[in-house]
Amino acid sequence: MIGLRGIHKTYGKTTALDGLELDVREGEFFCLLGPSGAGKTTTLKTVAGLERPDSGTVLLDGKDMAGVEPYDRGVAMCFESYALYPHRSAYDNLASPLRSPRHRLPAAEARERIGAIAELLGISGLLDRRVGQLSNGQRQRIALGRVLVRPARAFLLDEPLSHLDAKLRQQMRAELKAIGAVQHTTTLYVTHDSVEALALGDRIGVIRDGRIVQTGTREEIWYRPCDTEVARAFGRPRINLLPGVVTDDGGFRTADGKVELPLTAKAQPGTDVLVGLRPRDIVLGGAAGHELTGTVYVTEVLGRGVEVTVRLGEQQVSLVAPRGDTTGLGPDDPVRLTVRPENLLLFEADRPGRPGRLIGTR
Ligand SMILES: Nc1ncnc2c1ncn2[C@@H]1O[C@H](COP(=O)(O)OP(=O)(O)OP(=O)(O)O)[C@@H](O)[C@H]1O
Repeated sequence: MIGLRGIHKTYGKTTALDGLELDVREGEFFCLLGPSGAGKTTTLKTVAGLERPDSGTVLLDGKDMAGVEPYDRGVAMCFESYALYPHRSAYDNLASPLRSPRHRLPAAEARERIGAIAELLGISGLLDRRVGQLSNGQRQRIALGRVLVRPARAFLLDEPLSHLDAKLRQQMRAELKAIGAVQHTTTLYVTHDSVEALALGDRIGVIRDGRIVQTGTREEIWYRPCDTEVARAFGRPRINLLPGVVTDDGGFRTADGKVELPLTAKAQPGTDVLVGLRPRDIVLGGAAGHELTGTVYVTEVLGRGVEVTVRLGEQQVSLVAPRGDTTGLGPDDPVRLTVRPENLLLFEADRPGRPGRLIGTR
């Protein structure tokens, strides 16, 4: 539905988009995830027609959008900086897109639409207030409402929940996908928050330095991250990445030999590698899987679980265990850990400016 082909965009000496390729399918909720400056906003503006690419093609429903003005593209974009009318009421701000000749709706129908969206976004009580008097979080919800009230063939949402407090953000995240308009409309949603991307995205595209480095479902991105940087972006506590080498029989060993894993790496013996172990995949004790032995370094309560950092020779790993399993555990206590072979990820070692790519095992 939305297709970006080889998009380049520079601002002076800064390259914002560097041959970006992206496909968002009809009706899909697609999350574009990346750090600040990766090119997320520029991508949205390019789709909306607010920025013209230096080269490359923007397709909407298969049609080349070159020369098509933003208001003729039929997409609705919500900016992180709200672009609202501060002196007008929240209701007027929501209603104004429906008054444009393009979307004009009968007054009763407009009222009904606005009422329904306001209800879902929890802003019904604010409709008579002037936007200038509202908090940032309230304004952000009005801005989101302003986008969702109007019929569009795609919604482009730029960090629409970023100014909400944690509790409200979590609640809105859950509700956003239940909104009928969102369910039925292709949505390209920008965020730098991997939890949000995992929660919302039917598919996720990871953007870095103006390029998409990986696209996939949350399972694909979680279980087969294309490189160490994508692996680090998802999951808290962060994935453990243990440096070592591929042994003669294709296994893994750390430099001090304190960690040995019988893998069958698809790499030459002697290759510098990183083994990725997610903290929730390492089990204290446990019966099945590869064994690791070490000593407790530190424990920290994380709400429902306990994060235990374990020294394995010169290296250390973090794991998250149910609180009951860590009772009485203290610094320097010996522990045995297990990790199931299918939960091991193997990467090339990182090089300056180039995160190690997933190697895989046989
Ligand atoms: N109008 C502009 N003039 C000059 N440089 C710009 C302009 N817009 C974006 N850039 C630069 O292009 C790059 C990509 O910016 P963009 O806003 O798309 O990133 P982003 O991923 O949305 O980041 P953030 O999460 O911080 O908004 C950045 O280096 C940014 O400084």
